[in-house]
Amino acid sequence: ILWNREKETQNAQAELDSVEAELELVELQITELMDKQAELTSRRNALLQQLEEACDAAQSSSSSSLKPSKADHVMNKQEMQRYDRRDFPWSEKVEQQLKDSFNLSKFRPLQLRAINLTLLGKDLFLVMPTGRGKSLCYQLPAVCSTGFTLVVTPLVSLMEDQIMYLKSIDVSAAMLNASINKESVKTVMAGMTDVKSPFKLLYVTPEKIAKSKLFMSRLEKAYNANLLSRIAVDEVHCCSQWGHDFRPDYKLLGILKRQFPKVPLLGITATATSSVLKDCEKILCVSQPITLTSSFNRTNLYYEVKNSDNEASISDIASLINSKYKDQSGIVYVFSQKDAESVSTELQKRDILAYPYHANMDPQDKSRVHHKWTSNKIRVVVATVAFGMGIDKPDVRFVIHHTISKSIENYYQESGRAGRDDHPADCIVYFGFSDIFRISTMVVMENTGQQKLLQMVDYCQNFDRCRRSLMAVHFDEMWNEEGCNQMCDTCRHAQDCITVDITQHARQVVQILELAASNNEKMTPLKLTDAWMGKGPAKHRKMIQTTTLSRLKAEAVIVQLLLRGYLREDFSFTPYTTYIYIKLGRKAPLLKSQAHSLTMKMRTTESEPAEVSKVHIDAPQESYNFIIVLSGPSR
Ligand SMILES: Nc1ncnc2c1ncn2[C@@H]1O[C@H](COP(=O)(O)OP(=O)(O)OP(=O)(O)O)[C@@H](O)[C@H]1O
Repeated sequence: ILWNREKETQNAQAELDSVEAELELVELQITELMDKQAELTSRRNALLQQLEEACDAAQSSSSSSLKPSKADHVMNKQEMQRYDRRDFPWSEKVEQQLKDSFNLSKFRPLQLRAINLTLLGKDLFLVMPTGRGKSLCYQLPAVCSTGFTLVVTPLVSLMEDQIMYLKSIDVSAAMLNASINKESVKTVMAGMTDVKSPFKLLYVTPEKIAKSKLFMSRLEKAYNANLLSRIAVDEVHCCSQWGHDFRPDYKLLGILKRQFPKVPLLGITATATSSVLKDCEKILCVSQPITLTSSFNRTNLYYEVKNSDNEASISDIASLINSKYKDQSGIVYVFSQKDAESVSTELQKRDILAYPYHANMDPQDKSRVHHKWTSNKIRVVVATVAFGMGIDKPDVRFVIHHTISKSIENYYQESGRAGRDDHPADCIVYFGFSDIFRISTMVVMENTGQQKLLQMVDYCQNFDRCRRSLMAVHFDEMWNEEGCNQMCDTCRHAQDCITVDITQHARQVVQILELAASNNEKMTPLKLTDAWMGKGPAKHRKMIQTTTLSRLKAEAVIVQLLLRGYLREDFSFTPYTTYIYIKLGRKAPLLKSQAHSLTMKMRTTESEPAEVSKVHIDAPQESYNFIIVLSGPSR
């Protein structure tokens, strides 16, 4: 009897374990479905809003009487179009200054609307892609208003460029920053309260507002004398920690609206998601500003992703520059200062006049490189992200990323320096497996660094969807399928892609990681790939399944598993460096269920097309006859 009871208990325990394991799987499946539900719900809401706008538009065009206005900040398209009119009291002057002072013949999309709204005294956020002419939206109102416009700019070099440009078109402007001598500071401070307004624009760094009481008191005097006509906050996303370029001094700019509530504020940026803007709204103390967002879509830019393979990538980049982009101007973005030096040397060896540019160079060297490039004395700048704000060269025909950017926002901004003259230009990014982890260690301290990096990786690895549509999702923009016009590699080569069942591959990877964990081994991304491919030094020998995939595709599968939560990165810090290991992700247990399957899109064109097709047709063979290595030194 006792023996029977014991057996019963064992059976019950075994069944309980199995039920619990199954329950865990079901819970994971529910989580996955709920994620999908959230994604679909948000898509449905966006579509409903689009339909509602379309209905509003149809109604107001079929009715002769004007609909009562909703609150300004939720104006629909029709209501917004009122601000494109040219019969405001200032319209004649605005048109005249556009031509006479700025030498421009017509407005670009949204410029006139922004100018009218700010001249009406509304608070405004203007989100416009880089190079589309945001500056005009505060410079032109400045020359049409009495007093001066205060412009907050994050970089001294940016304000110097602006002042140089304004001087060249005879618009008076001044600046205050740490490099200005005492005498000039005195003159500028006096000018702020001079009714004759010796300058129409005053550029300052955010530090000036945060730290100089003297400056704030002059500003107050100017405000009381009705001479502070407008406040423009350039690169407004710098206010928010959720943006890609947070600057602590921007956090203190709320004082401006609190002290000078009657002065309209114009916040401008090239890239800000709606949540970043909401945050900026709070920080700047503006209540319900109108947000004007112009389409992020730069129709003249061709977006492409290529696989990176260090040496080969440099040769590939060099041959592109020497053939397709012969005698044309461009930028090669790299990950680090060291890369800037080495890649430019490699390009020089291949007869390309390329100069490095990075944050650690002397300011004179930086401006020498910038100047030589702007005046076409050198064709290529090999730069880190330090070569950024304020780059306004119209004829940049290519922006090549030797290494992926740390986020889609960064990529959009950096690649957006191409084709500002509206002529065709190429934006190419080289995507390499190891680069993901190089950048991962750099962004690990940032709140959403990892998440943003994985979005960028998804942009590179996604052969399913138009590159622009992936950016559109990121910028909360409704995407219209016709918006790309085959101006990205996925749309142009859609037929070169096949769907591959990677379920068995995923199980093999999970098996290796489980085995490693049971041996207390940590797997770096490189070790994991090596182990899966049957390479590496021997320590513990076990029979596991190795892969028949090429290295490139094995890496692609691992990346896919990371993106979809079957694997995850795990960080380990030492005083000198950060190590990354790959561990099982929260969805890994789903692979235990035989019913669970996973597919991904792979390109057939790049290398070994036959092999990819084979993967598609046959499931990978169950090859247990390999002895492979799970460990070596863990770092
Ligand atoms: N209406 C227009 N017609 C033609 N060119 C224009 C017009 N408005 C602006 N531009 C030109 O476009 C270029 C980019 O303008 P601007 O520097 O204001 O861009 P931006 O949007 O501020 O870019 P960034 O995000 O890099 O600061 C400038 O050379 C400017 O003269």
